[in-house]
Amino acid sequence: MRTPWGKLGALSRKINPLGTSTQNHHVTDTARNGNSNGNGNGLGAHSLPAVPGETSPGRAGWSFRRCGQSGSRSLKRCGSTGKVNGLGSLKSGDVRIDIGGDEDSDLLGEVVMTGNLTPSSNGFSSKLAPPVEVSARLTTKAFYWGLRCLSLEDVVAVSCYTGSERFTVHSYPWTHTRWVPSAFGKSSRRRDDKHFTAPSEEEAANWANVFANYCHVNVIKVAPKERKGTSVKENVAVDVKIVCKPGPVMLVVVNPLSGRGKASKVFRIKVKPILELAGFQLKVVETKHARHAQELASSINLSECENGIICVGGDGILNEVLNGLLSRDDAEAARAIPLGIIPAGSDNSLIWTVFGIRDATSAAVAIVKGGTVPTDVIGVEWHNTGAVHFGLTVAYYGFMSDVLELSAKYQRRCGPLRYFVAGALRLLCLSHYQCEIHYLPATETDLESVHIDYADAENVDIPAQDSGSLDTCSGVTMPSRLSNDNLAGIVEANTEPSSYIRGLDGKTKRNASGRLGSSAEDAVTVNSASSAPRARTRSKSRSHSFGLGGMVPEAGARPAAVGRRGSTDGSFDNEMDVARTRGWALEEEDKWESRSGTYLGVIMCNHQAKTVQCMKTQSLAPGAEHDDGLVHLLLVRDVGRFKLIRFFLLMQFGKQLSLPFVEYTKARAVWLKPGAGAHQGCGIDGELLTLDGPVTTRMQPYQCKLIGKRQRF
Ligand SMILES: Nc1ncnc2c1ncn2[C@@H]1O[C@H](COP(=O)(O)OP(=O)(O)OP(=O)(O)O)[C@@H](O)[C@H]1O
Repeated sequence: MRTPWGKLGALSRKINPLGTSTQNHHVTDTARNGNSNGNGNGLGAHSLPAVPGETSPGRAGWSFRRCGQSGSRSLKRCGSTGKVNGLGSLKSGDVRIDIGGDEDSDLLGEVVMTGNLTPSSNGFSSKLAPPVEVSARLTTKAFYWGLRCLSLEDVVAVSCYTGSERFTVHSYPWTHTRWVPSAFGKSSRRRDDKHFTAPSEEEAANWANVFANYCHVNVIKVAPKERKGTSVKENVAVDVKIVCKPGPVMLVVVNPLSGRGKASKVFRIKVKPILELAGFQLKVVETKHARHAQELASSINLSECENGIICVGGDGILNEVLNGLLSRDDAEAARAIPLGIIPAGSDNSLIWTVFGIRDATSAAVAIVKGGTVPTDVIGVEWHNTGAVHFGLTVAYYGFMSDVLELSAKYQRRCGPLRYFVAGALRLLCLSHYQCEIHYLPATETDLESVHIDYADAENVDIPAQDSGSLDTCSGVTMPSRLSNDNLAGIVEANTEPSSYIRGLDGKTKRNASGRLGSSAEDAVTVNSASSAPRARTRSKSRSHSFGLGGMVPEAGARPAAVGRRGSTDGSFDNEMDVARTRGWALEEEDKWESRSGTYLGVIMCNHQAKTVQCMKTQSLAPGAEHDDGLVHLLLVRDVGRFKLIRFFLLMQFGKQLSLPFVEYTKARAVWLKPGAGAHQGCGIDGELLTLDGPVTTRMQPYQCKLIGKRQRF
């Protein structure tokens, strides 16, 4: 990995330590654009001889500062007398190197404190290597001492001790097992405590106060010990107040049965210590039964989890919490609650795909470091009941839901491998899944706005521990394609009281009955303005409304009323007729496309849907993003078990969309109805539900917030 350190190191060698050397050495773009946010492994620090403390522990250090209006940054040599924001104290003999970074450069951050510290890595005394004082500095990006550095992204907390000049920096840097090639081994975070002694108690307190701007500071009270050769007066603690913000208040929901049934242990041993170290105030609840988390989220006092709800388990437990929150009467306030995920389940597709995290320790550190990522929410609406079930990952019908259903039998015996076992068994006796599908493809405008939104979002600096409302959260805008009147009906329909979960009682989990033994020839019908095998009149097309994306309620129409639907036979056309009689008009009247026949899978993804158990390259919908506002629809035709195996094999490399029997579309809404007597199971984020009639899947006009940031290794 290329870092700016090499350049800076080379540059600094040209400098006369006495400060008489040339000034304003410009560094190339390569150095300027480098990212030195440090990954906690001291990367590049060895090539930074600009810190003289490491070779001669004197009283001088180098500090980096951004030069006022010019936006450039400069390297300066300064006194190290523990100045907080002490840039003004730089001496006349300072060496200034203008490295010409721009304001957006992510180089070294601005120096907030410099000083001298005595580090000792394994406690406060070391007989083998007596501690040596080195110069240290804290910038807005990292903490440097001697030759070493720690990215503030890895620092979880600082502990300081009353009446002492010592303090400890607790960090969780990424570590990689050296002998394992990086392509195979996975990096993980491991705890690394660094102990320091400042020249005085006051200076130690100053360091703690400055660190408090970036992480939690634990103040540990210790009785002042009498030191040999010092007077009692000298031992009196200096009264410097350490100010630290109170930690966030969070609810933790643990599914003890997730994955291999070790979620409670994972939380207790790996996660809780990190969160407590970081000052979190936790209320921990272990689920007692299925739907417990949903009940809890739907009834909890939001002040008990105002800073977030952390779900320890798989995607299923998060899905329960999401549905509980969105079923509340105060759903608008509830959906502003950020959701954290600790992966302890079988799959944990969401956190792996969105954050690139798959271990509990990294997830806990990501939660501590804060920030939120807005993520689309898909809603699957049952037409018969008006119930809506929400999801964040993927909704599917066909082979995958059949496997999900069977896998429940093997949860205890096989843990995360149960999907493979159930999949193999289902492959041996492959079913055929007859269904009717209508979908509204994304328009050019949708795709363009996705691109623009996404590009904008990349430039957004997510504030740490932001718990404001979605509307005020930077980077969270109601997608333009959803914010217009077109979706007024959807918005209103989705604010219906807890009718969303009407379909989610015990019955919904019952086994689906009936299989189709025959494999009907696929019948593909495309309803488009140009080619319409199923000829539709304009008015007929207009009847294809029913709260689907792209429809406009006529003045006075109440979309929620349309939600109380129910057509005579549940067919797409008849349901749209019902909607038409209720005064709905269609904008995208000729744009719906239709398919019917037997399929092995109808898969609707909210993001790439990577699977933890599989290879890193695996992806269900490679082009999808978690915030693009589109349903990524995959239709896998009924082509037999061998081609299905091929589909899963190619999926490991994200190449399955090239298969001729796979149809991939970016859609705004998908209407699905299983055939009479066909399998009725449907999976949403690993939760098994029963269809019993047509459902519509579409993006919700709001997003939910996931706590964390995408990891950079
Ligand atoms: N105490 C409990 N007893 C029985 N079932 C539970 C309990 N708590 C939660 N559940 C149910 O367990 C199901 C699966 O939970 P979860 O998703 O956390 O684990 P997983 O299935 O191992 O992981 P993944 O969904 O990532 O594959 C959820 O649908 C939830 O309803």
